Amino acid sequence: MRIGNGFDVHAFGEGDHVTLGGVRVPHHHGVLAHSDGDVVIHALCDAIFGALALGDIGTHFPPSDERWRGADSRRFLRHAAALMRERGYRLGNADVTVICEAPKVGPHAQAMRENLAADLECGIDRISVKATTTEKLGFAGRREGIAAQASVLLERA
Ligand SMILES: Nc1ccn([C@@H]2O[C@H](COP(=O)(O)O)[C@@H](O)[C@H]2O)c(=O)n1
Ligand SMILES: C[C@@]1(CO)OP(=O)(O)OP(=O)(O)OC[C@H]1O
Repeated sequence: MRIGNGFDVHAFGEGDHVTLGGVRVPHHHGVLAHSDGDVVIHALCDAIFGALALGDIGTHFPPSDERWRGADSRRFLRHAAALMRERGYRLGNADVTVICEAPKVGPHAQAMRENLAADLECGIDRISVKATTTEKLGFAGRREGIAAQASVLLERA
């Protein structure tokens, strides 16, 4: 078995939605990012890359590379999943926490889990997405940005 963790932050900027776990969540801000800025998927990718000791998301998808401008982050997750399978592992489980005052994540968590399970080719019961505020403390509490952290356990396939 292998364990991994990931963490990602994006600042809020102009826009009318944030993309979380591949779901378009209406919001009065977007995020500043090279790709679609999906913190759920970025944290999850980093957890998988970490579990495999294969660097991090920037190693595989450099922010200097124009190919990833505005990219759908689900593409990054499918790449991480393919590397996981190539190395003889499958997802045991993944647990993601989104950290922000807003938007509310709960109403979208099920749709996110469905996307993540599809990209990781596993049952939805292996994927958890939850959320917390920081009780108005820190950058998330000041509504300056959004963060996510992820843990994964990989099992031998
Ligand atoms: N962006 C968020 C933040 C929180 N939730 C849900 O609300 C619950 C209470 O959050 P606290 O930070 O006050 O503990 C939390 O457990 C989530 O269920 C959310 O959906 N979206
Ligand atoms: C995802 C990448 C893709 O170029 O860019 P960003 O969307 O800015 O996201 P970040 O979480 O900073 O990770 C770095 C990059 O790999």
